[in-house]
Amino acid sequence: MDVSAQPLEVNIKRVDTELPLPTYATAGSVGFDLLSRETTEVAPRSLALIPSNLIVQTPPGYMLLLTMRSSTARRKGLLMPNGVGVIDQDYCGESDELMVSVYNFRDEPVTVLRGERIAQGIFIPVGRFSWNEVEQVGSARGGFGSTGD
Ligand SMILES: O=c1ccn([C@H]2C[C@H](O)[C@@H](COP(=O)(O)OP(=O)(O)OP(=O)(O)O)O2)c(=O)[nH]1
Repeated sequence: MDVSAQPLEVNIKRVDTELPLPTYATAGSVGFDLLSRETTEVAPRSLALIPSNLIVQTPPGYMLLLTMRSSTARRKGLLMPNGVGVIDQDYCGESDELMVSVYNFRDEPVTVLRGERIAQGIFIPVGRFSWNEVEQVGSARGGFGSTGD
């Protein structure tokens, strides 16, 4: 199944052109894989930034979201400490390389090799909104388990 018959073209710059452009792993993949530009050691119970080699000009009307590959926690012991990476539309200048923020939750150092795929990027349509401030709102719905287990 093709997720999109006609892909949108996106401007992209590789910091190191010896590494490949990102690819969608299967015809149905919604995320393109991000690899590490440099071999990076992440100390135990520590944070690190993994350079992805990519500067991406996200098209108007979209955002780029970064998230880990589902296999990365099991294989490498790495989580994304910010949950997901939100890449702003204007983060696309000369030094605005996409960075994958990682947390090593193991008690041993972890090495991410140059060229190793650890995360993925997903383009998501977004809107921009202006505020219309009001004094009255409707009755409360409740939340945080208000509907029961
Ligand atoms: O996982 C991430 C998250 C962010 N960024 C880049 C792109 C994003 O546009 C920029 C700023 O991110 P964010 O707004 O989440 O961070 P902040 O802590 O609010 O920093 P700033 O003050 O630079 O906005 O950092 C990444 O490369 N990877």
